[in-house]
Order: sequence, then structure tokens, then C-alpha cells
Amino acid sequence: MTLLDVKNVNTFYGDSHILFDVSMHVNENEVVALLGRNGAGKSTLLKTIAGALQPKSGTITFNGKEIHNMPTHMIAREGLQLVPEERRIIGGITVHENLELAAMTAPNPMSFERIYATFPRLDERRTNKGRELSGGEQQMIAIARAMIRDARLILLDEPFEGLAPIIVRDLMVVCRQLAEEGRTVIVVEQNVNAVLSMASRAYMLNTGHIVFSGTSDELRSRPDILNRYMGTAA
Ligand SMILES: Nc1ncnc2c1ncn2[C@@H]1O[C@H](COP(=O)(O)OP(=O)(O)OP(=O)(O)O)[C@@H](O)[C@H]1O
Repeated sequence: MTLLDVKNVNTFYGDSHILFDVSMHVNENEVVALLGRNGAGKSTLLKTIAGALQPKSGTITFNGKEIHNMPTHMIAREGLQLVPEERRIIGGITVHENLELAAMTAPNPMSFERIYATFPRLDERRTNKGRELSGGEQQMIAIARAMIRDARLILLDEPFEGLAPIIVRDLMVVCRQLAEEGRTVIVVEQNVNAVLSMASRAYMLNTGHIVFSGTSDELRSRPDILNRYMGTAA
């Protein structure tokens, strides 16, 4: 079943036209990769889907409901959560308090024990302040907050950026678990190999246009596309 349907979306920053007639869809339980060079419009698309930016035209339907005119907090209540690149962990409070804050605003929060079972590292660091955490641990909290709010669709903006390979491997396992638990994930990443090994399908954005959509296997077999739009062959 289609969970998210983006149709002919055009998004602007002021007079700057950034997304051009972007269409994509995501089925329930899929992990879908969104790829493209720096400045291609990936974050802009995630923000548009999450309601942080309003498209000038086009429609976005989530779980059968039109969401493109809804404010972010209402879209979040519908079960769609953006995990932004900058993570936004609160440094002055503990790991557990960061999670409690997320749970407070959720209609059906997930139990802390399930979160800690998924992230044993956070369990060990429960009483540490946010500012004392490594980049990987901060990313775990950012994903855990979306899980605690019981999001059906999680938008991950460059979750592996700046993280050590061993942490990336752990987070990739978590991303796969999210889909196995019945959640759906869109992941923006520069790390092509990592993201294609998690995602079943991929979209490529270039200067605000979708220039490829297909399965991860199809994209892997097209080094010409990877070279042209990302400057890298997977
Ligand atoms: N707040 C803003 N105001 C004006 N232009 C912006 C703003 N944010 C981004 N842009 C521009 O929009 C275009 C798309 O940016 P976006 O951040 O969506 O790209 P991206 O594919 O996510 O790249 P990156 O990997 O660098 O984050 C770029 O040309 C960028 O300069």
C-alpha cells in the first residue's frame, strides 16, 4: 500500500525555485533512499514532506490524507517524523530526559525499555548529559525520539554524516529493524554503498528534478547515473 504520495511538488525559498515538479511515492514498510549531490534539494524535499516548508504547488498525501497544507506538529501527530541533519539534542539534560521530552508530545509513546533494547548504548548513557555524547550517540537519540513518538514514516537526513564506520554499521542495523517493525523510512545519504544496502528503492535528485527512480539493484547496475549525478560509482 502507498503510504506517502508526493505529486508534482514545487518548492521555493523566496524567489528561488528549488524543487521542480517532484513526484515520488513510498510504500508501507519500505526503506527508500533519496540521493543527489550537495545542493540537489534533498533536505528541501524532506522539509517539504514534513511541513517545515510549504510547496507552492503540488500535493502530498500521507496515509490517505492530504498533508501539504498542514502545520508540522499536525503532520507529526499523523505519524510522520523528520530527523534533521543537525539532530537538535538538548545538551543540558540527560539522555533519558531528552527521550522523556519526546514522549510527552506523543499520542501513543513507545516504552523506554523498547528504545533501550534497540539502543543498548543509550541505556548505558541514560544519566549522561546530551552534550557529553558522541556524534553517533546523538544520532541514536535523534532516531530514538522519532521511534518513541511511534512514527509510521521516519525521514532521516544524512544520519551517518561524520560518524565512524562501526557506528554506521550499528545504525544501519537499526534502520533495517525499523522497517521490520512495520515502519517506513526515507533516508538521505551521501554514503551510497551504505544507503543502497538498506534501501529497496532509490530516487536521485539533481538541481531539484527527479532524474532516476528504480530499485537499488537497478541503480547499482547504472554506474553512469551514479557518476553523473553523484560523482561516484557504488
Ligand atoms: N534557507 C534557504 N534559503 C535559500 N536557499 C536555500 C535555503 N536552504 C537551502 N537553500 C538552497 O536550496 C538548494 C537545495 O538545498 P538543499 O539543502 O535542499 O540540498 P541538499 O540536496 O539537501 O544538499 P546538502 O547535502 O548540501 O544538504 C541549494 O541551492 C541551497 O543553496
